[in-house]
Amino acid sequence: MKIGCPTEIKPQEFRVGMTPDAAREAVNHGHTVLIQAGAGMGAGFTDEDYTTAGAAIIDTAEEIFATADMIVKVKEPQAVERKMLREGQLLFTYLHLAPDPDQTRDLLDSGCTAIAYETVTDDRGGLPLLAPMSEVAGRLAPQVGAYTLQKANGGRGVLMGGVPGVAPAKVVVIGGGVVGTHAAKIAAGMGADVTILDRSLARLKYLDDVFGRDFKNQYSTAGATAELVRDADMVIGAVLIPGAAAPKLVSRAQLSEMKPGAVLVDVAIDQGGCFETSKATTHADPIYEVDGIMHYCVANMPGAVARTSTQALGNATLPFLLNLANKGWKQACADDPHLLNGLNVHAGKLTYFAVGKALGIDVVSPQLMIK
Ligand SMILES: NC(=O)C1=CN([C@@H]2O[C@H](COP(=O)(O)OP(=O)(O)OC[C@H]3O[C@@H](n4cnc5c(N)ncnc54)[C@H](O)[C@@H]3O)[C@@H](O)[C@H]2O)C=CC1
Ligand SMILES: CC(=O)C(=O)O
Ligand SMILES: [Mg+2]
Repeated sequence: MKIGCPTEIKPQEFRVGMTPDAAREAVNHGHTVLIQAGAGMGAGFTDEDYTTAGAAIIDTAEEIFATADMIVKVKEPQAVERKMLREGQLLFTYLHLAPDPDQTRDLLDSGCTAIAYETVTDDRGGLPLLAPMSEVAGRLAPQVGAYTLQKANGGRGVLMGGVPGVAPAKVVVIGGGVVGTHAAKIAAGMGADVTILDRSLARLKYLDDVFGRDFKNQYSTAGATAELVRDADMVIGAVLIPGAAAPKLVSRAQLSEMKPGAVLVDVAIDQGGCFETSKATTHADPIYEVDGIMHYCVANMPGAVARTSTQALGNATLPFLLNLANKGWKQACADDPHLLNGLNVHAGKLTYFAVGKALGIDVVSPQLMIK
């Protein structure tokens, strides 16, 4: 199979879909790997690293999209990339379709087969291709939130760890999954007073057993959330209902009850965001203010630490990528129901129920697509 990996073109996105190590493994399995010139530079991989691994360097994205059987990326295809997708071509990348009707329509119109990293599952109830980037974004969230809390950036002027005699920042994390747990660990490590909310009692039990001394946890109700948010210096949004639009858990009206200069970091923004006032921002202009509350809502946070993120993502995607290339997507998905859960679009049909529900589009069962 011809596997193509174009340069990411989302603003300030420095990750790349395949590392030189991934390229080498695919070549060793007999595949042709086409890497766009300079695609790895932002993550610290040179064209020579790829040619040494056996890949071919191709000048333009147009050539890659025109010739590759499978396109491997990081971010959802941008409008110009969507125009280049073809019927029968396989796209393997993050998609986040529920909040993105334009992208969904373009993917359906293209006739391509699109497998979304974020909805591939594992047999422990996890999301193995989302998890590495959730670890990164979770660990980054208190770091960017602490910067935003600084006075010059519009924040309240509160230091995460306080100092002897002065209380630390109060950090509330909504959602105690991968993002939330990593965010809480780092915020607690910075010395903040951290509370994590989740609506899964099993998850709260786990957090209590493992991190009970590091941070508090509470069951997520509207009342508990409102009370904690009112008193917070920083709120980190980290909820997920897989594939679906994020539930709005803090309303605009609640902002006026918060402390002026408090910070909202909405990591869940790629699924539409869990604060009513969230709108996606970029690394070039990440922070904005609404009613005196600072918002950080970057939808590709891991791009800021592109080298770490590319390696972590590559480790997770490689076995799936090899299966797709070795067997073809139909057989690979027939053999692995967890990979089939990643199928969002095939030949003009939407195949992921939560996306269909969010966008009001009819869905065809993915099982029917592999018959
Ligand atoms: N902005 C960015 O750059 C990135 C964003 N993300 C996003 O972060 C979000 C979280 O991802 P993960 O932590 O991997 O998901 P996860 O599935 O590991 O955790 C989500 C948690 O939210 C909880 N939850 C659901 N509804 C809730 C509610 N009403 N109140 C409290 N908790 C609730 C669930 O019980 C679960 O524990 C996703 O939208 C993901 O796409 C992930 C990586 C990068
Ligand atoms: C998960 C995701 O959207 C990202 O890493 O950018
Ligand atoms: Mg994203």
